[in-house]
Amino acid sequence: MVIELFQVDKIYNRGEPGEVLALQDINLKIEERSMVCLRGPSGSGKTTILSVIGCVFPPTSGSATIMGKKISRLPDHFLCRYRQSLIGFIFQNFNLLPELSVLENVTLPLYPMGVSPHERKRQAEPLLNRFGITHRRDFPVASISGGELQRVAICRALINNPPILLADEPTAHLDSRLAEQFMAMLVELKDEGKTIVLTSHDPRIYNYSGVDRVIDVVDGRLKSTVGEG
Ligand SMILES: Nc1ncnc2c1ncn2[C@@H]1O[C@H](COP(=O)(O)OP(=O)(O)OP(=O)(O)O)[C@@H](O)[C@H]1O
Repeated sequence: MVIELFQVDKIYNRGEPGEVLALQDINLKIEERSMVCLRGPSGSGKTTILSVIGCVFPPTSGSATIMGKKISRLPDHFLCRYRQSLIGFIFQNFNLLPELSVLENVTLPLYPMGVSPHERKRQAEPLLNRFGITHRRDFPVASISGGELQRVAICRALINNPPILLADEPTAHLDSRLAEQFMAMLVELKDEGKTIVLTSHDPRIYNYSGVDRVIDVVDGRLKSTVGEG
């Protein structure tokens, strides 16, 4: 298994006035080369599950094992290291920095790792080529089209060549053509060996043919699994 959560709970602001029990007893196993969609209403805990899988923070209790590495009890700097090598993130609305160029956006995850400008460019070039945005490399992201934006977001998630891609409500503001293109690119990446976890309450996503499992998240718990394999 690439991802294994066992009896995971997450409490935000523990012991403080704003305490929130966001996840309760999450048990989840995700196989390599699969695409899984977490589906549920706003506030149900989907992003929190992605954050635990994505080594953003450890669970409050329970265990999380990602690519065979138990990340649930790690100090922050180890968690960060695993996040950098194992995870590519595609954020809601893509979260790109509009004033920065396509190249700068794609290579952002390499900055904290101290990678030189030359090396950043070298790593980005094959991705920009593959996704057909080389001609936009030095353009500010604010000036490119919606289709190009999503390809920049995918390139940024791939820049560290991570085995796992996480996408939080990726198609929330995309028209149907772009949503379809986005999913087709993810399926291609799955077929190349990536494991992909998405959150969405968009039927265009959870009904998409390349999605292997849909898991319902309700009030911080996993409800049911469709097509569990
Ligand atoms: N940093 C935080 N501090 C305190 N509470 C939080 C924090 N992040 C999320 N929560 C709470 O945890 C619960 C789960 O939130 P989460 O963002 O995981 O849900 P979600 O299903 O992803 O929702 P959405 O679809 O709106 O993003 C909610 O009650 C939310 O208000």
